[in-house]
Amino acid sequence: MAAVSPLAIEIPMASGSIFQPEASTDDDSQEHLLAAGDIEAGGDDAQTKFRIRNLTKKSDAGVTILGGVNLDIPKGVVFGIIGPSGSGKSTLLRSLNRLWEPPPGTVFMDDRDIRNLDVVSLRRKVGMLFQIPALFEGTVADNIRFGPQLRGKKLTNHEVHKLLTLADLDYSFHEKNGSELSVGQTQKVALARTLANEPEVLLLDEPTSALDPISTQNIEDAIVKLKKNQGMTIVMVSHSIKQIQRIADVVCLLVNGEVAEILKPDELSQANHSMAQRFLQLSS
Ligand SMILES: Nc1ncnc2c1ncn2[C@@H]1O[C@H](COP(=O)(O)OP(=O)(O)OP(=O)(O)O)[C@@H](O)[C@H]1O
Repeated sequence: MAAVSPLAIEIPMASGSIFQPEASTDDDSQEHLLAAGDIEAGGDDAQTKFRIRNLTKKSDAGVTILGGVNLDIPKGVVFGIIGPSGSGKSTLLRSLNRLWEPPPGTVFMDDRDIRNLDVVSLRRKVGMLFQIPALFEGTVADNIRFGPQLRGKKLTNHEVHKLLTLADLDYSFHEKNGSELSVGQTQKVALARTLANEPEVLLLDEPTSALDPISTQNIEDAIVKLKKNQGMTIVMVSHSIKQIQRIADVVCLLVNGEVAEILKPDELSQANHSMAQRFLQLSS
């Protein structure tokens, strides 16, 4: 079981939720959970969006990649995940939309085991933006329209325009081809394309690593707006402690596949775990 922070406060269940919790909620795991009430959520009530219980992964060679992660991710917050290279951040992120299949009974969204959900609709609800994005063939507008089209919805030019603006791109980009774009512009188109599916959750794996400082700030602003205006839950892996401090509401520090600390961004310097302290000192 993961080492965890003493900063544990239980997150209240969604009021009026029609779902009964399927996860085991042993006292041991509950004690590590951060107070939802302490977090500035975009929605009305702080509720748990993801409940992760004893999430474990070993490599084929038997090396532990995730060592029994227990975590509650509140709804409507920016949840940052930081930690040294190879600590399992991306693996944890990818478990949330089954890009890596977590074992049954380990990852729950809105109190439902995600292994019991239709994977296509799960991935529509839980959109993901990769560090190195890839666009489909066709124009930027084609890319943005792709997801909704699969569900029989044709986005209007106005809707495409709005999505481009949200992703910090001028409307003139809609006619461009993917091959004409820089990596940073491609990343923004990928964000617009993900948002076109109207996800409830956005998974971001180092989303601004290819962007210049101004674009980074614009994307960070967009992320905060998505949380505030739409109550979106955003789970973001970042190597930038400063970025986490700018936009995250709560930070999970992952070390060697285990949750070392769960802290508010302004409390990062108070991390107890020795490896976490060293990582933070060297990163700042
Ligand atoms: N399918 C796999 N088979 C074997 N090893 C794997 C597999 N997936 C991940 N790993 C290993 O698990 C560890 C965690 O990988 P992961 O990409 O989740 O870490 P990370 O914290 O995101 O790293 P980084 O910050 O460098 O991106 C790494 O040592 C990686 O090599």
